[in-house]
Amino acid sequence: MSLLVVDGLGITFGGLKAVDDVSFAVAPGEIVSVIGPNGAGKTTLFNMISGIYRPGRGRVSLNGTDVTETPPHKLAEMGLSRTFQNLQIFQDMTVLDNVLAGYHLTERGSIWADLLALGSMRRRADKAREGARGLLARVRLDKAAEQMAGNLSYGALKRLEIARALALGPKILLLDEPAAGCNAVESEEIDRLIAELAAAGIAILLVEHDMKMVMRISNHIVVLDHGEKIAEGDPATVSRDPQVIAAYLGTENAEGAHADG
Ligand SMILES: Nc1ncnc2c1ncn2[C@@H]1O[C@H](COP(=O)(O)OP(=O)(O)OP(=O)(O)O)[C@@H](O)[C@H]1O
Repeated sequence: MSLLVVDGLGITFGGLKAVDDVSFAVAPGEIVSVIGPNGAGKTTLFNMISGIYRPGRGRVSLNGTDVTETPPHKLAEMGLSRTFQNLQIFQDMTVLDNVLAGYHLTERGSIWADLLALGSMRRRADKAREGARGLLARVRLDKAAEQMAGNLSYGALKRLEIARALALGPKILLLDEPAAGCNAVESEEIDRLIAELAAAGIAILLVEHDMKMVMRISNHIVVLDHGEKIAEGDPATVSRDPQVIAAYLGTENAEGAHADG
């Protein structure tokens, strides 16, 4: 069964159909990428799925539950987590504390219990710390745990953002341009990390402009143009699709659309 089902999703901004009747599904362990030229509607689609925008039309379901219009923090508790195109890292906090910030989302509502039971709070803090260190190891940043995040390289910051998104143990991870601004070596590290997360059973939904990366790691690609889904399929099929090639022609991504990975 699909973990995430997007069914007929649409939104209009002042008469412009930014996303129009888009449907697709993502299964556990699957890497699905959403691609399309600038302004195609990718980020808007992400914002609707992750509860930031309220869709004008259509439904989103997670693990069989309708989650259309569910707020982001609730979605995070239900197993849907995301990263942002612009890094949301606290530069003047340590790497470890940045990951711990991801855990605090789940701590809401328990503060009174904590006041009555400091021992339990300490135990939970220790557990979160241990979990955060485990996540840092997973993204290969364990040795940098005590460093200020602001001292990290750009590629390392991108991995830190992924570690924080993993704090709540998501079933599906939405990654908005995880390789943007990375050099080739950093992109490959992100690549490897995404493949490892998928191999561990996490469903991945990716928006990425690095077409070589998309072609390399995706099981399935959804192509948007002017808000509409114009194609979907495996990387080989999509990169040969005349409508996809036409959508990219004349844009800076034209070369990427033909990437054979
Ligand atoms: N909050 C908003 N208000 C009005 N128009 C918006 C808003 N957000 C996006 N749009 C418009 O919706 C369309 C889709 O934008 P979106 O940012 O989703 O595209 P994208 O595919 O993510 O582009 P890019 O690759 O450049 O990030 C664009 O025409 C954009 O100008």
